[in-house]
Amino acid sequence: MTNAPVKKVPIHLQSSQNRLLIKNGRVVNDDGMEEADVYIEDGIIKQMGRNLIIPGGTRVIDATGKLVMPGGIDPHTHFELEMMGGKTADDFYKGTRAAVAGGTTTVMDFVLPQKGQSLLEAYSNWRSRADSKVCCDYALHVGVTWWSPSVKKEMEQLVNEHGVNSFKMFMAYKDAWMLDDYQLMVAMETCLELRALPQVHAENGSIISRNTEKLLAAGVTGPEGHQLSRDEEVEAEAVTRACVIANQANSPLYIVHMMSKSAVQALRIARTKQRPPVYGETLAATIGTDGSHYKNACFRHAAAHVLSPPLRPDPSTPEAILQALADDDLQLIGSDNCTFSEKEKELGKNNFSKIPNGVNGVEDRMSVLWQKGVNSGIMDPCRFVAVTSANAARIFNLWPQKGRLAVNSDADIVVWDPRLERTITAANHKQAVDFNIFEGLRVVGSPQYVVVNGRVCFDDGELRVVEGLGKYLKTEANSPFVYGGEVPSRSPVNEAPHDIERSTNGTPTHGDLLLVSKQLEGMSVTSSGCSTPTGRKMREAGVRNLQNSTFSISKEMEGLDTKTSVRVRNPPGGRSSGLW
Ligand SMILES: NC(=O)NCCC(=O)O
Ligand SMILES: [Zn+2]
Ligand SMILES: [Zn+2]
Repeated sequence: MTNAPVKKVPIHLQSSQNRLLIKNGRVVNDDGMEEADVYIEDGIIKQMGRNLIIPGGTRVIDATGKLVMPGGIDPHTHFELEMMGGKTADDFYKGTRAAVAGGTTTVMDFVLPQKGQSLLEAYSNWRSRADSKVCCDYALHVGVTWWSPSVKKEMEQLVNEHGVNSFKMFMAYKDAWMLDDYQLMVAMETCLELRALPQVHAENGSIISRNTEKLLAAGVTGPEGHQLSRDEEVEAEAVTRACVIANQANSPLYIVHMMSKSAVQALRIARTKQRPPVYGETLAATIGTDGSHYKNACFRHAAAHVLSPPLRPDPSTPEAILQALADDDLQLIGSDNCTFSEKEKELGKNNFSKIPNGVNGVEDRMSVLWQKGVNSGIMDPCRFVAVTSANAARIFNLWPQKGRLAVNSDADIVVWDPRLERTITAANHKQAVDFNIFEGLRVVGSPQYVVVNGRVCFDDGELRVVEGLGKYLKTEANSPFVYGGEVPSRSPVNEAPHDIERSTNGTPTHGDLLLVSKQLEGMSVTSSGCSTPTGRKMREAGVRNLQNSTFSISKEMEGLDTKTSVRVRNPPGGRSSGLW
């Protein structure tokens, strides 16, 4: 990336506050907890342990009774997104500011090109919007919202030159961003070639479209129609289809914003059998609220909850999703922060399908999960770190720079007070939007300090972010977590595909199946392998290496079984036709 504005950090911010000691806290990583002090210099963790030797003049934060955790990584935000005729209220400044207030120190936003728009151009636009505004580090996923050979080329460039290692494809938003199954498969194959990670928005866009027509025709125009047009089955079908397509493409897969028990069940089944892996992300919205709000008599209230896939009316959904996060059926929790003001939501006043999709969450994601998941005993603090930070770092190849507290990791740190109580409300949230879907939720457990690249940006309740302090993170392809080890081939199409050459004159040729019969005696063939019963007989006849070995059909093989066959790789020389 060349034409993004160069970020200037004022001189007075460059040298002060470059040394920090977080003392007496309990460090929590995804794989364990330890009593340790954390010493930071110039944005990097330099020492960890007790009784550290620290230079004078270092600022000390006393974390007695507190947990010291890796800053959150929100893998799913939409800042300054124009969508469905609206523009999100949170821009990169307000959005990342709110993120920091909530304990998130890295966000991953989505570049979403218009149909036909160059992916590179869209990426550049996003960079120039974000670079000068972000208060914490950020990375970008890029949407593949249409398909052509030029898109493939641009994906290559984005991976190789711009540090993008994930691409989102839509199975919904028909006539806008939706790809068909062929395009999905080619896009996934391209991701595999580039060792990038394909992501999908899994909902059946055609069914949604038809259901919408029927609902509107029946006079259902309000926000409740949004949920009715796309029930759990519509999400689960797309999850299964996406997994099958990924399996056929032999690619890994990441399913964003999983919102229902049925979808998670579909993922669970795929995960047991699918290699390369499939990952699932859910949202703070799913565990912190529910689909009953679509029936609210107030349009503003109901419309504020409209996102896709929708919140579910099944009241057992939040707990089931939390359990899935705890059990590693789901690996991450994001916010899908995509906030539209009341005015923007009113674009769909008379037609639910025109309500801009999206809700808040970037600020409250961590506290909502702590309250619902940790305080309830469903998950422990280590799993909390895994799903809010470490797993995202691993999957998107930011590990262990991000997502881990260790010497040499970035000093993106949350000092978490597990006893701090507050009630979430739009009246005092930091986000730009005028509604909060978690309104009135009392949470016990919130950040007391948030350190972004070594700087205390949330200081005992006071927000001290610096606009433009964050940097763009290049995410390298070939994440070891996703692509570690060989990518096994599972689809028969991917297993050494070859044409079968067929002879026209009767001479056996590459790929022919030879019946072992008397007539073949003395013939020299090269086998490319054979079925198990054949193999046994061949071995009995003294053929040791059935793969790629050249051998003569011998007397011992004759007549053993006329159904036994050998696939010929090289045609036997010197044999006349007419034998077959
Ligand atoms: N999820 C949602 O409703 N809005 C944001 C766009 C998307 O992620 O599909
Ligand atoms: Zn989506
Ligand atoms: Zn989204």
